[in-house]
Amino acid sequence: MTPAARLSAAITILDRILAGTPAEQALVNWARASRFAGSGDRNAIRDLVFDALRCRRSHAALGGGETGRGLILGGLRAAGIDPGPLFTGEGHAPAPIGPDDVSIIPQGFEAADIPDWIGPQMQADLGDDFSAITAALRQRAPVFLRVNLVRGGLVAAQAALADEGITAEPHPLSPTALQVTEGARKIALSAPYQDGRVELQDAASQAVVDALPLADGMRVLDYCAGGGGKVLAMAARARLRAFAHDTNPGRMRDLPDRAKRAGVKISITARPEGPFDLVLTDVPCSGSGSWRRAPEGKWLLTPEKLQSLLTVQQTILHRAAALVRPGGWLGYATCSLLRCENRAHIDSFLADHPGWNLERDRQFTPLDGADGFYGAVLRRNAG
Ligand SMILES: C[S@@+](CC[C@H](N)C(=O)[O-])C[C@H]1O[C@@H](n2cnc3c(N)ncnc32)[C@H](O)[C@@H]1O
Repeated sequence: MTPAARLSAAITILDRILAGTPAEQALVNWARASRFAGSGDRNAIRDLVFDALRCRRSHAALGGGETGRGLILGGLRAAGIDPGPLFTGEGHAPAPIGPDDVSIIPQGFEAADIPDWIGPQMQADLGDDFSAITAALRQRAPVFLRVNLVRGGLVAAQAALADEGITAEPHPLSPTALQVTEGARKIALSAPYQDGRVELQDAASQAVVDALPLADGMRVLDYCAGGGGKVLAMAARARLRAFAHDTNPGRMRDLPDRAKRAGVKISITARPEGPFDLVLTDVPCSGSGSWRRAPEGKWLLTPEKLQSLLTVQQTILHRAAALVRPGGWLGYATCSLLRCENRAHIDSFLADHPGWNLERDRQFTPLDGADGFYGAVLRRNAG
């Protein structure tokens, strides 16, 4: 495909996404119907689509409107590329630039690619870092691997990846984190990934698990296990009796295979029975810390959805706390940058539960190099 034909394909896919089709599904549907497109074309089109979704507001302003065409045109203008030679209307190229393709310089939250309703709240929560963090959320996310220490060390994993043309460097956020600097698209088929020596996992997500006081023999529960990223990381840290629970058991469907590949044992439970030494609650959240990885979430979040997430988060925290033994720990995690989903919950939990203490918490932001995450470790009094 020519560069201009790739732009046309991205415009078509973005129009479907703007009409309500989830991005991944729109990309798959397009690829199935476009067998002529090679993997290089598909990857380039995917990048165009996700770049446009990350910068949806600012590119729409620069490109003449919130349409596939407007977003792609605005993206070229933002990058300082003259769209004229690409928008020729010849062959499979987009139609030539016309009077409707006006450009407006984005301002304020529009320029930051943040919805107006949440802009002031994020500004208050992030303070002086607001501009730098929102700028980072407009960029592509780095790719991180977690080295599974059950299967070998970090240096050996790095060498095995290098044998397959994948370059990865240690990252200061976690002793098990490798940041992939070259060859990210080869990971899924590489031997170290296939045989469980490495897993895809954000470095801040790994750091949240690193902060948990795990030790051999502990009975631990991941109360919101989802695909199992965190419980797998926990089970690789110590010889645990590890349990995984999720209100939507379908989300844990791949967990038995992933655990086998990683060489760890995880029991799936529909009705967790306490007491546990430690319970982790990686609660559903706004996803604001990972908006550069999953940019659709930024535009789909509404005040009502955020409010309902806050209620769910509080409920989970209370239920999970009841499963912790006296003297045991409760971990709370989100991939959110919003105080209301993070420290504010912990403060109100502590106010309601005098027998608990906050041992540590940390707000990670993209300025630390990975996704935005929040992690807190609470301890229940022994007596
Ligand atoms: C952020 S995801 C978990 C991601 C996972 N820990 C990982 O690292 O891959 C949150 C999960 O919480 C689950 N969930 C939502 N409401 C819940 C509830 N009331 N009780 C338990 N799990 C819940 C969702 O189904 C979702 O899988």
